[in-house]
Amino acid sequence: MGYAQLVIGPAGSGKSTYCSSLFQHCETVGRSMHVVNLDPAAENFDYPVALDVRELISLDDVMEELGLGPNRGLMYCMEHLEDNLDDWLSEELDNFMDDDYLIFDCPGQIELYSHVPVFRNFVEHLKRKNFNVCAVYLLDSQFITDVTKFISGCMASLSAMVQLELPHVNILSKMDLVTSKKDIDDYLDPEPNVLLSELNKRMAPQYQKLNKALIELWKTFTTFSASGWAPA
Ligand SMILES: Nc1nc2c(ncn2[C@@H]2O[C@H](COP(=O)(O)OP(=O)(O)OP(=O)(O)O)[C@@H](O)[C@H]2O)c(=O)[nH]1
Repeated sequence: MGYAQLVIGPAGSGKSTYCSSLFQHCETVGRSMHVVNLDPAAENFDYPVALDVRELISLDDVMEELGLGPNRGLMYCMEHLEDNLDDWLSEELDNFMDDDYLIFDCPGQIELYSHVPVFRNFVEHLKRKNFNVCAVYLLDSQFITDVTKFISGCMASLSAMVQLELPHVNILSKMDLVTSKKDIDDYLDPEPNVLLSELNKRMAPQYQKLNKALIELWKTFTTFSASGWAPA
């Protein structure tokens, strides 16, 4: 059985940096792992790319040949990947050993993890190829400095969790840039009633019922018990 992390999260949240740091760490401690680029728009890498979706399709080619803009072009590339799971991806995965550890550095368009099926199908494919997969969701810690941003980050992460149905780890990235660690600490293991009262204070009274439902949802999924992280 192989092992895989799907590294996902909004654009610029630090996915590639995380992959690169993890690669360096594994190298230092003498563990083998391989990083796969799944972003057809990626250009520079700080890690050796073991497998690259741009060998199948690149955003530049799609934009040039089909006259699509960057967002539609990216979706086209990912749909193309989805159409090629059984041939291109299968063949490439066969080059890895049975117990290899793969890290998939994914694109940052969050709709890919919320309402289009490409990554769900990708994950199903990995499972059929006997990979044990988990999702690592990165969120920039600078976006978690007040309650409304916290809830919005939780909902984005939760939609990926529901869509992918994988063991799911949330990581707050770029912790070195946070000036007040206390602001973040309040959200690492928050008390639901405190969150609700903060949310009610921030928003107009007509949102109270919605706020309560959101906090209930958060409690049910305990979606954002997160760990902070920054590269060494
Ligand atoms: N200070 C600091 N900068 C970081 C950290 N992680 C990432 N960055 C910077 O944030 C920017 C975006 O980081 P990436 O790793 O490229 O983010 P990404 O999520 O892969 O980006 P996309 O592929 O565009 O979605 C880069 O300039 C990184 O150097 C961190 O922990 N601390």
